[in-house]
Parts: sequence; structure tokens; C-alpha cells
Amino acid sequence: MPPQQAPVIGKASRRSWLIWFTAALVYLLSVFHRTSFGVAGLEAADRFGVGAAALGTFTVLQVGVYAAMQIPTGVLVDRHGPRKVLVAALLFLGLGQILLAVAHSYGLGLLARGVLGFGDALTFVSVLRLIAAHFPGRQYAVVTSFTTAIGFVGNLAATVPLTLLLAGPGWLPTFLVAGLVTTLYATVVAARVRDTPQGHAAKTARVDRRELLRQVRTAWRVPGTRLGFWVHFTTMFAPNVLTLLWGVPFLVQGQGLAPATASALLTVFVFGSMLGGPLTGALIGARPGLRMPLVVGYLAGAALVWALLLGWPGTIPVAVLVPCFAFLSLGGPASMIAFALARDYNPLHRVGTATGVVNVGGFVATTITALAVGVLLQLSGNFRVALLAVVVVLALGTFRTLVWWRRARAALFAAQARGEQVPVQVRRRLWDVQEDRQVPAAA
Ligand SMILES: N[C@@H](Cc1c[nH]cn1)C(=O)NCC(=O)O
Repeated sequence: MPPQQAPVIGKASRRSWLIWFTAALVYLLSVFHRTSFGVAGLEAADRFGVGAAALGTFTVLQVGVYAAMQIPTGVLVDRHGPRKVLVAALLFLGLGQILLAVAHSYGLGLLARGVLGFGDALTFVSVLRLIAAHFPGRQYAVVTSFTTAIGFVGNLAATVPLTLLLAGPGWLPTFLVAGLVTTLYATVVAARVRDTPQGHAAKTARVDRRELLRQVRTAWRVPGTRLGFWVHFTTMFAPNVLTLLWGVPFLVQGQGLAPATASALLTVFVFGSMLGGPLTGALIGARPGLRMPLVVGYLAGAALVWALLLGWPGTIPVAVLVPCFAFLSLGGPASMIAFALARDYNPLHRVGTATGVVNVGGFVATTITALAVGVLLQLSGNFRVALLAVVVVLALGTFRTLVWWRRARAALFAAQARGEQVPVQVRRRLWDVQEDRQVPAAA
């Protein structure tokens, strides 16, 4: 087992904030590259000579690679430290974008987005691991939410500014410069980032595959990690499915809106998350006991929103769509609660792995739902029927979240009874598992 690192007590230093900011800019670049296909899609279709279905493959491939790489990323971060993994992330992101700049065939385009998805997958978990090492527990949620807010600047840069660059200098110079800048930024990260306030993480001995699997299994068995997985699964997939793939087709083909109006409506998700993230982070940082009530409140509200969207007779007015999307945009900030659970219920040397496990949840749910919506749309030709896939995944995720909330609480009661320190003090309720059926303790 790797040596334990001391958690930060008191306040984070100025140096830790600078290190975090340097790493958060990697996440900004990552989100910029991830979302750049949103506005480059039509030009890509022209360049590669493909239709809309083939374009959808780019998104599914990218999200699929991202999801598949989360657990390996967590393990890599715990073994080698976030600095090295962030440097690797920038090199893959840069290479992917440079390949895309010069690609003229669909095959090379797909390879480029796959490489880019690989680099993207290495980023977020590394930044969260860095935050866990550099900041005290009570600041974790708020610094994490600042990170995602910075990520949304990358998302915004990939909208109008990228459209202007593609229309002006064009595809090759735009993506080439974006790729080169990203690659060069790796030198800054290598020079400035430190894994822990003391320097680099203590070197861990080489561990074999069985030991790595044991590390993943141990993280997965912790009720707090499992709860985090289901919280992430259930809260963030619907905003993702709408913003990454089906939002524009639903609004244009299903609701008869102009493409420009549809794109403008989807920015509600960006601004909602940018505002909601720091608010949620500050709230749960100050009152960790509110974490699960907030998740359950969001899930109940999301069920109502989907009932309204899918049950609305005829065309849904924009005045209804805007508040509905604003509410759904809070799914991203709510999903950050999942990472706070992973951080609180795992020792620091396993936080990367647990974070990776949790992050698989939302992206697996996104991939499954995006594919299911496509299949149902093909079969029915009706968006209301196709989007029922969202409702089914929401119901499944809510059920599993409630099951694991109850189990995680039982583990907390058991730990409290043993006199152990627990992240949140909880009082037994009528619906809690009874004492004679307690499950093993978290962490
Ligand atoms: N929960 C998201 C981030 C988020 C926050 N607000 C809206 N979205 C997440 O898991 N992000 C991972 C990533 O790589 O972006």
C-alpha cells in the first residue's frame, strides 16, 4: 500500500492556489477541444464527405473512449501523481487536434477525435486529485466547482470565437494552432505543478495488475464511492445528452425552431452550470449534510421537467423551454456532489481511483442514453418517444441512488457506533436500515 499523505489542515497556501489554477487551465483546454466539434460539425461533414449519422459517431466514440479510460486514469493518477498524467493529457489533446487539422479522410478524423478523447479522459480526475491533495476537505467542493466553471470558459470559447476562427483563418490554421498551444502548455504544467504541497507524491512501488484490480475493487466496495457513482450517473447524463448530441435535433426537427435559436437555447445549460456550480460548491462545503437532500431534490425536479417536456400538447413555447433547461442545467453542478462523496469516503492514496470510478457513471449513462435515443428515433420518427429513454435511465438511476444512499447511511451509523470519525453526522430516520442489518463501514 502506498504511503499515506497528510491531509491539508487549515488554509491552502497561495502556491497551492497557483498550482490549482495552472491545472484548471488544462481542464479549460480539454473542454475546449471536447466541445469544438459542436460548431465544426457542418464543416467536418463537408471536409470528410459524410452525413449526420457518421458525425454522431464522432461524439459517441469520444464519450466512449472518455468513459472507458476513467478507471485506468484514476489508477494512473494514484500511482504516478496528477502532474505526469496532466502532461500526458496535454500531449494527447495536442496530438489529436493537430491530426484533426491535417485530416482529410473520415478514418483519420475519427482517429484524431479518439486520441483527443484519450487526452480529455486523463484531465478531470487528475485535477480533482490535485485539489484533494492541496486543499482541506471543507474547500474541496468549492474549488472543484471553480474548476468546472473555468472549464465552461473553454466551452464558450468553442462556440462563437471558434465559429469566427473557422470562418476566417479556416480549419487547418485554427486546429493546428490550438493543438500546438496545447502541446506547449505541457512544459508549463511540468515546471509549475506539484502533486502535493510537499512536492511530488511519494513514489509507489511497482504494483502488478492484480494489485491494481484490488485497488479498484476496494474503491468500488466502499458504499460512499458506490453512492457517488449512482449520483453522477443520474444527475449529469440528461444535460450531457442534450448539449452533446440530441438537443439541437430535438429543438429543430422536433420543435420546429431555427438552428440559430436552438443553439442559443442550449447556452442556457452553459450559463446555468457556470452559476449553479460555485453556488452548489459553496453550499455543500459549508453544509455537507445538504449533499444528498440536494441530489434528491434535483432528481425530483428533473422528473417533473421531463414530464412537462414530453407531455406538453403540441409545440413547447420557448418561455417554457428556458426554465426547463435552466433547471436541468443544475444536473452538472449536482453531479459534483458525487466527487465530494468519493473524496470523503476514501483515503487520499485511493481518491484518484475512486474519482475515476464515480466519473464513469455519468459518461456511461450519457453513452447508453444517446444511443437509445438514436435507436428509438429511428424506429418511431418521434422525439417524444425517443426521449422516453431519458426517463427510463433517470428512473433506474434514481432507484439505485436511493438504495445506495440508504446503504451508505447504514455504514455511517456503524462507523459512528464504533466511535470512528465520520465526514457527516447523521441521525437515524424511519426509512434507515435497522441496526441488526448493518453493512460494513465506508472507507
Ligand atoms: N460533473 C461534470 C462537470 C460539470 C459540472 N457542472 C456541469 N458539469 C463532470 O463530471 N465533468 C467531468 C469532465 O471531464 O468534465
